[in-house]
Amino acid sequence: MTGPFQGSLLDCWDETGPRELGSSVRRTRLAHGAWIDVRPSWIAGADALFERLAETVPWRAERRHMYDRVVDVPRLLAFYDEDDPLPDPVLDEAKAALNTHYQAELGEPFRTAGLCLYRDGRDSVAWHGDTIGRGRTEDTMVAIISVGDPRALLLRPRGGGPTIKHDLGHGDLIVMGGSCQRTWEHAVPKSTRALGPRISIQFRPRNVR
Ligand SMILES: O=C(O)CCC(=O)C(=O)O
Ligand SMILES: [Fe+2]
Repeated sequence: MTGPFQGSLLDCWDETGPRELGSSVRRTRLAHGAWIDVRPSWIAGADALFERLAETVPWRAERRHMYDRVVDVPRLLAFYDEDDPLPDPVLDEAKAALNTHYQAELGEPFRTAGLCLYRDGRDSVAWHGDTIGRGRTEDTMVAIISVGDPRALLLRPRGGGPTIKHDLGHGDLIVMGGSCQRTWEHAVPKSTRALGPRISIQFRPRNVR
C-alpha cells in the first residue's frame, strides 16, 4: 500500500510516548489573531508509532465531488469520534498531555482524532481551514502530530499575504490556534521528491472539523 518509511537510527529510546511540553513549546504569533505552537520531536518512539498506525488503522480511501466530477481524495483517512477508542495508547497519552497543557487556554478538551496517511509525495491536502463547525466563527485549536517522512505545512492569510512554510518532521507537534482556522488557510502540497509515507494525527475539540 505504501513505500517503506526509513526510520531514524537515533530513535531507539526505551520509552515511547509524548515527551514534556511546558517550556519546550515555541509560539509564533501570526497576523489577524492567529498563532502556531511548535514542539519538535515531541513523540519518543515515533518509528514504532508510525509502524503500528500504518498497520492497524482501518485506512479508508474516499472520493469527493469536485464541481461536476467525483475525484479520489489524495490521502487515506480514519476518524475517531470522541467516544471511539483510539488506535494506539500513545495517542491517548498525547491527547491527555495536550489537554493538561492547553485546557486553561482552550477552555475545553481536545476530543476527536482525525488521521491522514500520505502514501508518498503525490498525496496532499489542498488549501483550506478547518471550518466545518465552530472553527468558522470562533477561535479554537487544532493540534497535529506528524510521524513518518517530513512534509511541508503551508499557511497563508485568507485576505492575501505571504505564505509561511513549516516543515513537519518525524514526531513533531504543531498546534494551530486563535483565529487560525478562519483567518488563515493551510495546505500540505504535493512534492515531486521521492518521499516515503507520512501519518498526520489531528486532535480537535468537539464540533470542530
Ligand atoms: O496533514 C496534516 O497535518 C494536515 C491535515 C489537515 O489539514 C486536515 O486534515 O484538516
Ligand atoms: Fe486542516
